[in-house]
Amino acid sequence: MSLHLHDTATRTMREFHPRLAGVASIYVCGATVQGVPHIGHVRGGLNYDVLRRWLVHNGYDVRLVRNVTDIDDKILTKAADAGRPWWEWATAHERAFESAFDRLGCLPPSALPRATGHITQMIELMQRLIDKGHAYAAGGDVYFSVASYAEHYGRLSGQRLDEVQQGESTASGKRDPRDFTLWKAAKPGEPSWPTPWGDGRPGWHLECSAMSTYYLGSEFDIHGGGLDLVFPHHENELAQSTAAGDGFARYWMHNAWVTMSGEKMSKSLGNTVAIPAILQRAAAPEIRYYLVAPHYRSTIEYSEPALAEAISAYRRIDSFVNRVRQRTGEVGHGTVPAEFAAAMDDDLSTPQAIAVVHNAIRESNAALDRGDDRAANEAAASVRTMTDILGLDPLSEQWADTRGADDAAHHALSELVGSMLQQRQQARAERDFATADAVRDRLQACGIAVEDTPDGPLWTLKDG
Ligand SMILES: Nc1ncnc2c1ncn2[C@@H]1O[C@H](COP(=O)(O)OP(=O)(O)OP(=O)(O)O)[C@@H](O)[C@H]1O
Ligand SMILES: [Zn+2]
Repeated sequence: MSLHLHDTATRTMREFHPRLAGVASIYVCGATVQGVPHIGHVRGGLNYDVLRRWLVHNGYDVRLVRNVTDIDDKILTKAADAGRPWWEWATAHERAFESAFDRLGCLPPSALPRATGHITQMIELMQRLIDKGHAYAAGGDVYFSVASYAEHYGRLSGQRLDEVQQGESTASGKRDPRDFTLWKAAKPGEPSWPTPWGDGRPGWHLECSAMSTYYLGSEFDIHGGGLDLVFPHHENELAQSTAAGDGFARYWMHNAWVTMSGEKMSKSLGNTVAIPAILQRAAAPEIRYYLVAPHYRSTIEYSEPALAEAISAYRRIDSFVNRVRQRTGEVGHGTVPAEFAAAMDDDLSTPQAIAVVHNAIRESNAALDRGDDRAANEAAASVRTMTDILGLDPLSEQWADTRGADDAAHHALSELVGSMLQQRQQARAERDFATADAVRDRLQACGIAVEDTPDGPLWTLKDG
């Protein structure tokens, strides 16, 4: 079997044939960097990272572009509410997203383009659309004319033309309620960039068309994003790019949502589990396991028991690999069983793929029990390779780095604070309270609180 992917545009499973032999180009819609990421935000990034790793394992040269929407109404409003410049707000939250992706073991994208850095490409695309009669300027805005492309519009989402109504009404000079905004005229006090049609800022849909084709070419392989993006975002991207004459995406993939109480996890609803908060409760690979073990097209309804189950399932893999390493020496990389490959080729069926991992662990544990170290080591090597494809290899450098650094730093801190507290105890015993207080003040200044208890002094890191 070869790789088959579910294509949203045709609603069928299609065999993957790249445009260029041996190369796979992927564009993923990234975040609007308006706040701290939650687990729903990263689900897509993790899924496309698994896709990328599977393609790389199969010998592809993968180019994966994930964008950053760094200008948007929500960014402007939130920055203004916080009294901060919009660009600082966007930059801070871009960092929060990238740090989340790094911590969760996503390979860095081949390019991470920001919308504000690609205005030239957006102007060029609008010009092509205007020249072909698919777009018009009105009062400083630029709109895409849906009627001019009626026979193709709706082919991704199945949206019927007579049901489409987008954005504001026609007050602004828009000719038809179905038309969508490519470019927004500048408003006083808001950031803007010059264009032949006046100063303004980009509409969201335009950004992704301009950035994807700039990096990946006028036709590329896979376009991915969350299910909420099918309409209008991806329908509009497809319309404007193909109307301009680009081949655009050949396969469309959409990951399902993370929900809470049955509703999409979303900042506006307030039902979110933020990445920094969940990282306090579970290790990064455990969270990754929780988010990649279910099939990407099924909903993950967040629940504590499901998270706990994922944590213990991941720990079984982790402790198995470490147990084999202790017993039999270094564990390298091994072969991928045919069932694992078949599952991954079947639209990235991670639940089946992970079942193969757990079966291999059971068999290998049996080998360990009967003293067949060689069989156990081979099985563990195979488990490492399979889990590496899912970004979950317990022995991967990516976890060792953070874990090792954290452990080493914690150890060093404990030693240093411990010796300072001993000095303080000594000073107190000698009734040298000035020195004792100076030590405590020094620790305090470093963000370390000291509490005296009947069992001796206890130290903690102060919040913030
Ligand atoms: N709950 C979720 N489950 C899965 N994917 C999600 C979820 N929320 C957002 N996404 C995806 O994250 C990516 C970035 O989305 P975006 O920044 O537009 O967030 P959003 O949908 O406005 O969410 P929020 O309202 O929480 O900020 C998109 O691909 C989107 O589909
Ligand atoms: Zn997009």
